[in-house]
Amino acid sequence: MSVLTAIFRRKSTKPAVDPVIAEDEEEDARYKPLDAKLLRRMATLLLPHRKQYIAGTAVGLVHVFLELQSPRFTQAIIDHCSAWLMRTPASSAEPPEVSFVARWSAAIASLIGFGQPLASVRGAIATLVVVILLWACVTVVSVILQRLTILITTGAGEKVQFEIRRRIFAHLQMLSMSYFDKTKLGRIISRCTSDIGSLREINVWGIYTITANSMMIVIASIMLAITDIRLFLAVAPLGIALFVINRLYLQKAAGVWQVAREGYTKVATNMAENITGMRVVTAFHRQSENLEAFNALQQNNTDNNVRAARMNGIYLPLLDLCGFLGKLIILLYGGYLIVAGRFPASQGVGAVVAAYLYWDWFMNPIRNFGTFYNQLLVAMAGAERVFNLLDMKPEVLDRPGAAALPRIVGEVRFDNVTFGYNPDRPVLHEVNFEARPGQMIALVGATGSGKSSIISLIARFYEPQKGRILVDGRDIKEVTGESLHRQMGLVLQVNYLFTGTVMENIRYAKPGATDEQVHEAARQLGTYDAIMALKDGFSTDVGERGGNMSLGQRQLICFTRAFVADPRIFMLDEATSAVDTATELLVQRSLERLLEGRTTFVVAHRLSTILRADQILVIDAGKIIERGTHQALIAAGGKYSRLYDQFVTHSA
Ligand SMILES: Nc1ncnc2c1ncn2[C@@H]1O[C@H](COP(=O)(O)OP(=O)(O)OP(=O)(O)O)[C@@H](O)[C@H]1O
Repeated sequence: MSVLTAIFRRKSTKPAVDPVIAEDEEEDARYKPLDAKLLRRMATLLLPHRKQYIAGTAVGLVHVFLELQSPRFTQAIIDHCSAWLMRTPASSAEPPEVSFVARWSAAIASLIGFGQPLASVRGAIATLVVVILLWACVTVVSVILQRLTILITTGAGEKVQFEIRRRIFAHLQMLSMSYFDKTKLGRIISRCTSDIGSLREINVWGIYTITANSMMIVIASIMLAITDIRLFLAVAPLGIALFVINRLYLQKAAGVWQVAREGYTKVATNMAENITGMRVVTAFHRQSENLEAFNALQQNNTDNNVRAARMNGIYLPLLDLCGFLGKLIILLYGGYLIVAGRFPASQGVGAVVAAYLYWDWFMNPIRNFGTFYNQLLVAMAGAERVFNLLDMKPEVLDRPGAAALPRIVGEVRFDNVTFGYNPDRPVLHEVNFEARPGQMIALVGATGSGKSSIISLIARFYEPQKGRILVDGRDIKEVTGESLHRQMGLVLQVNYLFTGTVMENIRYAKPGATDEQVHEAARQLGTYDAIMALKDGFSTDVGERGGNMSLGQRQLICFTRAFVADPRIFMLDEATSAVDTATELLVQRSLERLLEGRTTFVVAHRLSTILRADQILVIDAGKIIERGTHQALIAAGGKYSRLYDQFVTHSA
């Protein structure tokens, strides 16, 4: 598990994880065997764009067909040259015995006035020029069609990719916090990036690759048979052997490549973790141990890659050997047929060369299918994970018929609430309390006692297993999440700012707010001068995750953001980290203004906050063990007064 992931998942209450030797317990499978159900579901994503796919594939097939004509033109040129070399005075008047294209080219040349092809140099060259012009025309059309295919299929595929990404993003926003607690950040990111990316090749080129390559194999075989059936029959057994080899290899290779890829993922993850956690690495002087751990992973990765390469090292040469054998058979047998006079006079050489070229056309798709099969298995694994994520039901969801919560006064009541992140292990037990509108409730207790969990329940990030949480007398389960959240504000210990300017971050809470309204809010809160003192005032870039801002500045921005939203209920997890005295004073003053007139829950770390609270709830192991004002609790002489004594002694 990465350091970053650990921080994002929870705060300090979680057991520490060694950032260096983090072994991934459950690797994502890189390959998955073909699965008809998954393929059907993938196909449903393509369905809305079927017209585009059909058009792209049809145009692509015409392109392949035209491309496959090039051996015909080569044959025509050779036939014509052979006929010229073998011409006799008698034959020069006769139409030569050559292939179809050569014969037609000669006819065209003579029709437009260049005379018989074998009667003069002029006629012979004109025939050659006609062949080449025809070939050029076919090639130009073929190239145009190829470009069209790319444009059409890429357009359709990108729309599908867009839709998958949109669905995943929208779905992630709906999922409950429990999903984000349980799932590693890296894993979620990989759903949105590499898993969706692995579908791209299939979504864009899948249909075309299958149809075009199948067509190439079929047309190349037919053309080879038409060119010369004897040569075709001579190489046919080799073609069948090739299919068998290909299938056996692909099945075996999938497993080997899966292991190799997993090894690479571990290397990449380890490197990313170490870079992310560089401060921790340096602080604990773990450089040499990290390098050792990294090298061990690398060695494993290298071994896996060598194993996979060894396998490829058999397959690819074997494929080349088969290709070479096929050519050899065509040249040897074709040569024999020419020498033995089994071809019409001037036709032999052209036919053998055309057969040779068609054999090449037959071999290429076999290679292409190999690569495609590999991509398909990767895509299957990616698709399964993407669909699993899309099928995941949010645990906290608006009930059917949930009503919008009208503007509230801010009364909050916990009625016998029991809650556990894991239902079998409650972290809050039968919690009861009431906060009247405008009151400030301070939650105090040891680390891990359950303070933040109470805040999370009020925010409806989770739902309790037992009991009810009422806002203005209404069970929050029965109202829409949106209407509830609009009336709540939350500022956490580690405040999150999005990449962008200070203004954009403040406006995040209320997108419609004008610059003037934001400035006015900052003035009322007392944060205006501090923000204007930044490099570019409200236009200052906060950096990635607010990285350009100090802790105190981030807090002030977050307070302003919450103030602009004007929530009725406000929740604050006070930062424990020290800021300088001037900033601390500013933070205190702005906080006081922010809390005015709102029901507030504070996970309190500052004595000044606790002293101001209308009610202090002392939490211990998920239960409220004491409650009351500061004076009352001190007078009672219980746990709170002991905590307070410790605090005073510690601060003295
Ligand atoms: N997302 C989570 N998944 C599982 N357990 C959690 C999660 N968050 C907190 N816990 C557990 O619930 C218990 C209460 O945690 P909580 O964060 O509410 O305590 P806290 O009083 O706010 O602690 P702190 O003052 O350190 O923030 C702890 O035992 C903690 O380990």
